[in-house]
Amino acid sequence: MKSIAIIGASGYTGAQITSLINADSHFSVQGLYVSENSLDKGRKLADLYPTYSHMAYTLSPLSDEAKKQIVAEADAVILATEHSVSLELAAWFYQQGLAVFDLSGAYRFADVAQYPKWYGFEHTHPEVLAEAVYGLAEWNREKIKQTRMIAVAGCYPTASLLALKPLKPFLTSMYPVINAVSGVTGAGRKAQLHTNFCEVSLTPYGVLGHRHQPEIATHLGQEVIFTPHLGNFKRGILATITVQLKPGTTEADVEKAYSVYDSEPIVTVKHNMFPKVDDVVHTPNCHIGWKYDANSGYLVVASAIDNLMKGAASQGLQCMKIHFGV
Ligand SMILES: NC(=O)C1=CN([C@@H]2O[C@H](COP(=O)(O)OP(=O)(O)OC[C@H]3O[C@@H](n4cnc5c(N)ncnc54)[C@H](OP(=O)(O)O)[C@@H]3O)[C@@H](O)[C@H]2O)C=CC1
Ligand SMILES: CC(=O)N[C@@H](CCC(=O)OP(=O)(O)O)C(=O)O
Repeated sequence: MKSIAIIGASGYTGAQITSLINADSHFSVQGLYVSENSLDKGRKLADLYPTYSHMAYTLSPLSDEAKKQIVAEADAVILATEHSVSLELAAWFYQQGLAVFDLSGAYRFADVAQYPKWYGFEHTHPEVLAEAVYGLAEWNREKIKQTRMIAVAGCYPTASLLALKPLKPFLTSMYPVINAVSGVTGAGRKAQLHTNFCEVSLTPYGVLGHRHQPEIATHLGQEVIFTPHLGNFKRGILATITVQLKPGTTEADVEKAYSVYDSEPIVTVKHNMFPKVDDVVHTPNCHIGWKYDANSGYLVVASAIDNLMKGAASQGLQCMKIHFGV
């Protein structure tokens, strides 16, 4: 059984992955951690999230002492922390010999030049970044097995890339256009005005400037137009993507391309039927639906996931299982 420390465990993705690890016989929880000055240190996770009343874990401050204990006792750490926090913690734990599963974006680009532009910091650990593998589980299994530094894919990129990657041989120079809507948990648990109940109303944001645009483009190998929207629901992402395919591409070609998921239990693909967010929330699943007009060459594909599950926690667990071979 592998022992796992969860850092940022009081947040939405941290609490979610704690519940998944708690329920998995291959893993045990070494400890749950928050920042040293956290208002939640010493509190029980179940006091923050009564839905987890079956778990007795307490949130500990991530002191230097706690870090040493993690190194002595754990096989891996999950970082459910913001990008700049993960940047430093991932490098430190990696250098101590632990496997690191980072839910943030701090290690998702191989190119250090991307970080100042999209994350507002210089990447201070290029040597660890060089070891990092993108944790899009269905597409990167072999590499996830081979490295101890896994940058779990982002939420919108997971929904978008699972829909688009099978189509790569048929894409033209025209950019796929991705319109995606996320539930409010995508913005994390901390209080912010724009995620207040009274403020939330369906609207685009980050237009032509969201950090997930280059993440999708990098891991697809093709530029895209990406427009995220904030929806007035708690969990889930629906990405609806319009793309023009190469002249001569047939419906059978598309069918065959998506058959890559026939052996993947988590990804379900339907032709002429479209997914609903409610069918995937609280599950690790991705539901994809597509329709193609061979005359115009236009294909519309929609992809639904739970942002906290396949978009973060359950994909993190999937990567852990691949890495540890369980
Ligand atoms: N929400 C989502 O749908 C998704 C989120 N992600 C990524 O996952 C990460 C976590 O996101 P989310 O769960 O939403 O964030 P939250 O804001 O909900 O939680 C952040 C957690 O980090 C803790 N924390 C903050 N600073 C430190 C520190 N210095 N040391 C240890 N713990 C710290 C917080 O506790 P405290 O401040 O009390 O210490 C809290 O437990 C982010 O990088 C995010 O981008 C990825 C995919 C989807
Ligand atoms: C609704 C909302 O605000 N969503 C977040 C994306 C979720 C997230 O935390 O992004 P990562 O997957 O890159 O970690 C945003 O747009 O920044």
